[in-house]
Amino acid sequence: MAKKKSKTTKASKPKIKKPNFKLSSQQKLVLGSLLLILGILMCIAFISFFFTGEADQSSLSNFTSRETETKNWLSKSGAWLSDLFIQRGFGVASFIFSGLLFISGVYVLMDIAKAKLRQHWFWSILIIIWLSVLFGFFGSKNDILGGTIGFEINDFLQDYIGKIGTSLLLLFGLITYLAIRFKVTFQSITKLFKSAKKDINDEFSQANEEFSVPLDNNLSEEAEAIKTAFDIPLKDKTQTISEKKSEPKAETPLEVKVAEEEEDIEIKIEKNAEEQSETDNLANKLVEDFGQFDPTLELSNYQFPPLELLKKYDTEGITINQAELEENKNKIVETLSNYKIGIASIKATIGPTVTLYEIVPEAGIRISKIKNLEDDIALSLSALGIRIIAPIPGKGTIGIEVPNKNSTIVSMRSVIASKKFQTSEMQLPIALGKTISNETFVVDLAKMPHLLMAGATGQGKSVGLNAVLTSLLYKKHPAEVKFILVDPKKVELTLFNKIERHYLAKLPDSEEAIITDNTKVINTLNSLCIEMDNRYELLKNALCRNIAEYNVKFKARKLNPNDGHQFLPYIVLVVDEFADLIMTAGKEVETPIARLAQLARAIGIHLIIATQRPSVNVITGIIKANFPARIAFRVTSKIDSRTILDGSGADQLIGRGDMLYTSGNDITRIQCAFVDTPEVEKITEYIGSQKAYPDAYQLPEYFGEESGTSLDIDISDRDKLFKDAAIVIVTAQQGSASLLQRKLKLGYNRAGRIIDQLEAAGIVGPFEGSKARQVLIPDLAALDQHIENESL
Ligand SMILES: Nc1ncnc2c1ncn2[C@@H]1O[C@H](COP(=O)(O)OP(=O)(O)OP(=O)(O)O)[C@@H](O)[C@H]1O
Repeated sequence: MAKKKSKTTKASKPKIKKPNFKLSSQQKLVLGSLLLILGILMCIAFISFFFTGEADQSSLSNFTSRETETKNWLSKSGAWLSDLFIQRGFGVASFIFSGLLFISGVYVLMDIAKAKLRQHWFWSILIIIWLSVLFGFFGSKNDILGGTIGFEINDFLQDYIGKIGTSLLLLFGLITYLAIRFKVTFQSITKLFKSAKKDINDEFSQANEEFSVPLDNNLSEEAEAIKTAFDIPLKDKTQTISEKKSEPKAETPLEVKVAEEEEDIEIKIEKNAEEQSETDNLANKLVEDFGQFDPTLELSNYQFPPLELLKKYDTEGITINQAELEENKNKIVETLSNYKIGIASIKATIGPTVTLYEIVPEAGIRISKIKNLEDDIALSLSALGIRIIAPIPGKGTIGIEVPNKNSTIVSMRSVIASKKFQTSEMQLPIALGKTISNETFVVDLAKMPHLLMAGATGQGKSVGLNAVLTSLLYKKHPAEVKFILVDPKKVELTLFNKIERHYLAKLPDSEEAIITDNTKVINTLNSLCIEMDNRYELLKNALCRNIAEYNVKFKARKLNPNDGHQFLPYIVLVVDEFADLIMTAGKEVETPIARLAQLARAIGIHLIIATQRPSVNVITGIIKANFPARIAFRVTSKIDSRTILDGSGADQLIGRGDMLYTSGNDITRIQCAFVDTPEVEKITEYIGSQKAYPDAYQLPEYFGEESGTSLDIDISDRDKLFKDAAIVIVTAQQGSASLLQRKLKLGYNRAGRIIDQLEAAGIVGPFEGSKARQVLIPDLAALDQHIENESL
């Protein structure tokens, strides 16, 4: 049975407690009423200031003395407060402060969302400043209106932009406020004007209509007199009205009118706030109270390794050897002309190890002709590692890559320090090295999603693997990524032992985190498959399509840890010497690897497999099909190159980190970044010396066929919590160790042992892969009976 990792409980219980600012209901009552009263008192003091302010002016200087008399209705404090806010502050606009205090009191008392209150404060303070400047502008004689602040701001503004500028600035402030706060737009204003105009017109015509009825029918003498006086206009209007009234009956005008009205009608789109589900509300509240979930919290003081740990090389930086360039160019032109191939133009791009000569052949030359001359050109240039790219994809040229006489080392430091890597937003960024045009080459392992690496011995595979791991160590927090390292050679990856409790994942109860034994590899791969199934289950329950979405949702506290949800780190499985593994374990390794390669991309498990022998019995069709991203260091034969790259080229490389990278389509030549063993040692030591998790990341337990559990556990050896555990399991009708871990607060191993004892006692069924075990006892009464029978 897939037992849950002990991390489940760790993740849900962050050790550092956040200060809790939540108020009890009583505290809310006290604070709310205090704010209400303060608001009212402030308002009283301010009103009183208008009557008593002048009289109190003199007493303010002696404010602290008890003898001093003030007229303010709130005595000394009132006089002082209103002088501070109105006279020396914002003038009349200060009344808004009292309003704000009052509203805050109401909010606290009624426990209304704090976010709204914050908004009120923000906008009100802006209004206060705007009003004080406005009053300062118009009432510069009376400093109570705008207060000292309003006066001073006005003074300042008028010195620089004059009266007109200040008034326009005020107008701009008003427009900005209305636009942002009330979503006022130019269209809505014009519409308002239009409808107002229409209303006035309607009212006016209605009034006329009322008049026109008696005028047209029984004309009294008075009316007759009025009619005579206003004959023309009244008649006109009556006519228009009666025309208008008859319009709906007449067909043509009706059509016209409808058309006119249609033009006027604007569609008002009302944006409905999206309905929030109950969980959303709860999540929002949790996020508001505690902030987003931070997976790095447990190691919040973790420091990423500094750049200084990586070595700087003197031979870095490309030096242009003009004579060499000229010589190579001449040789290329000469060789091609020997075969009657004319060149229209030639251009050189100097990379760290090779220089690319881009040739535009003369019209009418067949590309295949140049391609066939690869060996001849290599011979005439007397250089190893010439590669001809005909044509260069995306360009109308032919490329000839010629190794430089003095190659430069691409240091890990330079690629890690590059802007491209530092600012990359990728999920698992890897700085592989530099391209031929000397650009740092950064790829996302999460997108690859698995990587196959091949190369003959001594060509730079181990350095390449170290470069991949170093990139991830420089970019990802221990909470975000975990490595499973398989190293049959037992020497290449041992340095990473030091970061076991930070970055490595291992099987429970295994001593070494770095796997060197082939049988353990099989267990680990199968365990990884269980982890994959578990993760898919979590994703399914969370309605997420991939790990990134899932983690975002978990961070937003929309997933409940009590339902088994937890922050999921990426898992990167690195296998050095895959050929050795396939030779010794064959199908047993191939099947889980193929399964993982096919399915694991969405749930954040990525595989990096390196092999010396890229032959077809090692890199089988099924593996190849699922590893679109491949790196080829120098290989010894064209056939090997074909196996790994589906094309030649890798046999033409010059070694020492010279490699070809493909992610399915085009092939890029890259000089792999060089990271030496002492550098890796320094980095792992730096990380290893910091506070770590109590243990390496625990993978689910996997029991191989031969490693069945012994079921004859002695009753007297049972755990003290055996009975409690049985009750938990029978009540929940779910035979899972993680349930025991949660309910009884047990460690992973102990919960696992108890489950074994429950199986031996016939309470739960046998291990069923990723599913929970079956519970064989239906209820608590049957459990009591069962245990009693057992002890007889
Ligand atoms: N990117 C590089 N830049 C410069 N030199 C390199 C680079 N990569 C490897 N080398 C040189 O090649 C040597 C062998 O590299 P590496 O140990 O990575 O080979 P390998 O392919 O892992 O060999 P094996 O399969 O035998 O372990 C290194 O010690 C180093 O001197």
